[in-house]
Amino acid sequence: MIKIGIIGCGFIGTQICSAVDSGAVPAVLFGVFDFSDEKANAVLKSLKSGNPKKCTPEEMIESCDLIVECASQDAVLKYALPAAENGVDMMVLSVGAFQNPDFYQKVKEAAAANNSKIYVPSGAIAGTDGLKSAAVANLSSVSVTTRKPVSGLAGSPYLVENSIDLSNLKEPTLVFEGSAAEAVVAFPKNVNVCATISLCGFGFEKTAVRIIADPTISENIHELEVFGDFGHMKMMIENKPSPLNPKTSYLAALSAVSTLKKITDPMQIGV
Ligand SMILES: NC(=O)C1=CN([C@@H]2O[C@H](COP(=O)(O)OP(=O)(O)OC[C@H]3O[C@@H](n4cnc5c(N)ncnc54)[C@H](OP(=O)(O)O)[C@@H]3O)[C@@H](O)[C@H]2O)C=CC1
Ligand SMILES: O=C([O-])CC(=O)C(=O)O
Repeated sequence: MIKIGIIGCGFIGTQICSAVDSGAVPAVLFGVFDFSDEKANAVLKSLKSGNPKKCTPEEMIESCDLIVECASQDAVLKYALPAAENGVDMMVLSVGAFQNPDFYQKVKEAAAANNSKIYVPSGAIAGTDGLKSAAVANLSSVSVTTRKPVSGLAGSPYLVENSIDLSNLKEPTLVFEGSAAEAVVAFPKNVNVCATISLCGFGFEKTAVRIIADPTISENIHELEVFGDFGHMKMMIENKPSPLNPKTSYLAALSAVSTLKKITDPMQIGV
């Protein structure tokens, strides 16, 4: 069985550990790492099987087959390249880190040279299967519109730097319009889905993003619209936010677990 290390013991990290612990994902949990010892200890305490421990990402790179990053874009920038250079696979949730084309290229080349893989789950969005197929021919436009409750956007660098206060918002309000490259920097914890969509084929610069703060909803809603040689595709998903982190949808954790199941399964279904 593959040996896994988890960087980030928040909502997604906890769900993944639990899936490995229950046997739903046939893997061995080597260890976990978080800035917060308290969060790492809490996850470890909740587990019943194996002998996972607190460890550093460097120890994971030394000992694991696969590292799951479910922490932050900074963690991807710090650990994706050393993991790839050492032939260790990585699953990345904070996908926005790949908006830097030099970094993306370096990681991809290191993975190719060292026979390792970088896995990017579909996360909190759907439609990546159709978009990837459509991208084999010409695409003419790809856009993502994200609607989140105010709690799902609060504290993002764009709102803070532009002194945008959403606390008294009464109706849906467009707070950002731009490229995916700009969006994932402006809202690093809120729209990694736009990075995933960009990587499916149309790129960070050409993928258009709109972010709407909506005080009338409790779900995180993502709409994807694609035009191309294949025709026209529209996808809308209404995600329940996680109970622990309102920025993150429950589906993102399910998608990470599903990707682990796919990695460890000899049968590969779907695109
Ligand atoms: N691809 C997708 O579709 C989606 C991606 N995400 C992204 O996935 C990631 C995990 O989400 P979620 O579990 O909800 O996040 P949480 O905030 O619940 O948990 C992340 C944990 O990782 C810690 N952390 C952050 N950076 C580092 C680091 N460099 N080293 C060690 N620990 C670190 C955080 O500490 P602290 O709180 O102190 O920073 C926090 O404890 C986030 O980046 C999120 O934006 C989320 C939803 C969808
Ligand atoms: O979970 C979501 O709905 C989207 C999200 O936070 C992200 O893409 O970073």
